[in-house]
Amino acid sequence: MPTNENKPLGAGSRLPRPASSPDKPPPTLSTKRKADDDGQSNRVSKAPALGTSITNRPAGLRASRAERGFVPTSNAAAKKKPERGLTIPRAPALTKTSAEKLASQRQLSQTARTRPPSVEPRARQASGPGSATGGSKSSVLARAVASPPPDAMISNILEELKNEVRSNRVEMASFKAFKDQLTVEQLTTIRQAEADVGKQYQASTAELESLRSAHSRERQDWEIERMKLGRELREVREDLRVARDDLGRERETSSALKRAMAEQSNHHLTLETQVGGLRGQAMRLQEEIRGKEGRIGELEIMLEQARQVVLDREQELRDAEALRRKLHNTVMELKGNIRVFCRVRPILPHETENDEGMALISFPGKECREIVLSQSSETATGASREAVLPFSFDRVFQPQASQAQVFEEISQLAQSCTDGYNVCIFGYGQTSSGKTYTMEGGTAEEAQGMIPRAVRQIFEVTEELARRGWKYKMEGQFLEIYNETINDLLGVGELDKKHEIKHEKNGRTTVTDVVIVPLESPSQVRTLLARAQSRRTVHATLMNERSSRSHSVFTLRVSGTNPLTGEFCEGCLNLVDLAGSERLATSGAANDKDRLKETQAINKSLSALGDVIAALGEKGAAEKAHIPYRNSKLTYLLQNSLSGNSKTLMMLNLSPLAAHLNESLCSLRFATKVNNTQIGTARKQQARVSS
Ligand SMILES: Nc1ncnc2c1ncn2[C@@H]1O[C@H](COP(=O)(O)OP(=O)(O)OP(=O)(O)O)[C@@H](O)[C@H]1O
Repeated sequence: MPTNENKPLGAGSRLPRPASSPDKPPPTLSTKRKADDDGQSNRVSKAPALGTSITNRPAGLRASRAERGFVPTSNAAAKKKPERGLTIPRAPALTKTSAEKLASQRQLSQTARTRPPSVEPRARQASGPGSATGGSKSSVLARAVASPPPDAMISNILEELKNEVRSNRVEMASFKAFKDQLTVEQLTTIRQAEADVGKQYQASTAELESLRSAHSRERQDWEIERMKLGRELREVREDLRVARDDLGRERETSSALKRAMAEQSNHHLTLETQVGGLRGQAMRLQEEIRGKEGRIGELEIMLEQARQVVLDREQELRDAEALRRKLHNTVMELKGNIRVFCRVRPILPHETENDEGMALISFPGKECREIVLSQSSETATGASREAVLPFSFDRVFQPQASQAQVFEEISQLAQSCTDGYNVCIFGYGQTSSGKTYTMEGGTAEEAQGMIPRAVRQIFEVTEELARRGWKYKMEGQFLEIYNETINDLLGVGELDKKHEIKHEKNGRTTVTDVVIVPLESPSQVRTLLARAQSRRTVHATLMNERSSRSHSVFTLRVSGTNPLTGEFCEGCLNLVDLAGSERLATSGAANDKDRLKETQAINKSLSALGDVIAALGEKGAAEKAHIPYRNSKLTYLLQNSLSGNSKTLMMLNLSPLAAHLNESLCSLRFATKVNNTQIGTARKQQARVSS
């Protein structure tokens, strides 16, 4: 272990060192420096002396600045651009010249040799820590520069510097004590050294200040930069947030688009499947159409053939129609041109209430041609006698027979009208026997009488015949014969017009100044019947509350042409509702002058009708026999419909009441007379249409 005396003062130590041994003079500072300069010039810079130590500091500082990203600069560059980074001022060089330094050091060496041994440990102590302090301070500064300069570090540096100052002060105190023992020369050297130390201290302080200001500037720069970076960071964060929001929205949009695309894709697939199906269906349909087109071609050929067949059939039908008419007429002739139907009406509700007795009427046989009345009477001896009175007609209808069933038997006659024949249907019978009901009927469809049914059937037949080329025209008139006076039931105004009956050479009967209504439809007849009903003379009698006191004659004239065959025909249908045929005593008209006159007129005309029919029956035997048509307006009006040129039907209506039995018997006898009459052969009113 070297003793304190042998130990050199230490390179770079600011303290004078004693000689290493008593016999060997200790190397002076200059010697030491010289030795250093000779071989270890680099060691000068590494000496731990304060000045040298500070001189070495910039290298460390520059390295730290470089590490922190500052542009490495030399000392000169650092001096030129102090604003670019932490500027560490160079340690101030000792102002003393080298010669003076050497002299001072030599002086110190000499002084050291005279220094009391007690000083050495202190000096060494001062040298050691001073040397360490010098290196520590450098590294501290280097660290301070290398890393961000926190205030704690600066405080540490300050603390270290203060410590150094304190140790220097302690050293200075020991030097002072030591100085008192030194010679003047040594004192001078010491003072010089002190001045150097002071200068170094000032330089250190200046350097520290410089460091502080540099640090402050750098800190400001850092602060500005930090604020700038903070601002940029906030902007970047804001941008990032906006970008994230945008990204979120874009993601939502993207996912929505993906969903929509998936749906569209599914829809597309479905549509493609449907399109595929439809294409297949279209192909099948086209195939089917081709097949059907072929079938249509076949059908068209068949249709053409069928048309030809239809034409042939139509011709056959026309021939058959002509034959039918001929046969129909033959049948009608065989049946007789005047036929008689008998109809017994049902008992009415009010008659049941009054407990009016029913006449004994029976309808034997299945052919519905027989009617038998039973009449009981007393003989002169007072014995009871039962008379059975059978009558036979072309058709007998029982009380329950409907209007449709009655018309079924009449329809052939109505059709004869369209074939060009004159037809006359008249209802005969006593008051309230059901003549008006049979001819006109009630308002209900099923209660419609012969007139509306006949008109409807004629319309149907003409429509059917129109398909075979016939064109028909129909017109109607409705007259009343009251007290031997003709009234126009379709006319307007009062019933006081005079009308004359005229028979034309062509077989047509006309009445002057009567309204003739063209008939366009069957429903029109209903209106005509209602209009006529309101003008018909009706008065209350004992037997029928609404008894018709006049004869009504509805005439339907039908004319048809067939341009295909050149045929023309004209027929006339007379539907006559005769007034009641009761006798004066039973009708109660004997006490009433007007009623009496009416009844006499009615009976006269009915009697004239019987006479005409009887005369027509006799005409067969005597060709030139006189027919008393002019004996009444009724027979004169119906002349052409009662003569041999027409087909006539008498509908005998009977009351079922026992009280009307005698009147019923009178009617039955009259009808039997008519039924037994042959009035010749009907002739068709037809001609060829001259083209
Ligand atoms: N077949 C029948 N079914 C139901 N009711 C009937 C039938 N025939 C007639 N009647 C009714 O009997 C009553 C008398 O009939 P209607 O007026 O037709 O007799 P009429 O012979 O015309 O009498 P008049 O000669 O006095 O005019 C009417 O109320 C009518 O409705």
